[in-house]
Amino acid sequence: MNDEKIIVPLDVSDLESAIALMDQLPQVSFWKVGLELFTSTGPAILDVLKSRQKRIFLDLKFHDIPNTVAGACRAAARYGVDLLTIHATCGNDCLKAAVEAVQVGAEKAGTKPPKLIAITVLTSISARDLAFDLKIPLELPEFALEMALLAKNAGLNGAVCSPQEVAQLRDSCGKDFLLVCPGVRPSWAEKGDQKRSLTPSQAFQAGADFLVIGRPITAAADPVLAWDKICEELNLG
Ligand SMILES: O=C(O)c1cc(=O)[nH]c(=O)n1[C@@H]1O[C@H](COP(=O)(O)O)[C@@H](O)[C@H]1O
Repeated sequence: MNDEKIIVPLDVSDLESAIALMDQLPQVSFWKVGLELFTSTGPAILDVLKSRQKRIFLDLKFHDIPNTVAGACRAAARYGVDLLTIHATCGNDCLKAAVEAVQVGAEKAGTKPPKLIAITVLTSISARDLAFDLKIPLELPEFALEMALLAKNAGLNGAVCSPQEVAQLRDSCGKDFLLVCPGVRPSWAEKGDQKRSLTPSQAFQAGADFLVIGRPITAAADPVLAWDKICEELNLG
């Protein structure tokens, strides 16, 4: 295992702040661009990351009807990013359309298709939220597993899940299904809005391929120290 398994989100509002964060943490090789930054900068941020030979997780969490999602996936696949997200709750037809669309979009652009991964249940949702607010009549781990299996059967490459469900998803989805875990918190970090977290070492031990760790690093008084501390706790080099 190495530190390329830790993805850091560029959860900032503009290009300048994103570049400042990248400059501050040159050791990070895998960055995530999410809704806030992509809405602000468009693909310009992807060009900056590519010029620095960074890996890119484009986390746009598509969720719409199949025709619309397929169009968005075709467009996003042109960027030559490594990972792209869609919500599993888009449904089977939409997931299948997305799988086809990333192939078509990438082929047209002459680039490698991104690995398409499905959000199962957001890590900010508690079991109580799922049952009482979203009215889902399944236990949360069971629903997360159903969403991962739906994505796998539709041909997606993997899923995003909380570290609390990753062991179960790994058992059921097999070793080749990519499992990316946000909602990761070292014992010394604030949980914030994350409701189903585990520590980085617990998440890897449970079977995660990649961890997404943001504020424990990016909002730390000394982000480099926080990054080093996490790598040290994981024995990464
Ligand atoms: O798709 C994601 O990356 C994601 C899915 C999810 O269920 N929960 C979740 O927190 N994320 C993202 O992971 C990152 C977590 O950031 P921190 O909570 O600051 O570590 C954010 O950029 C979220 O958008």
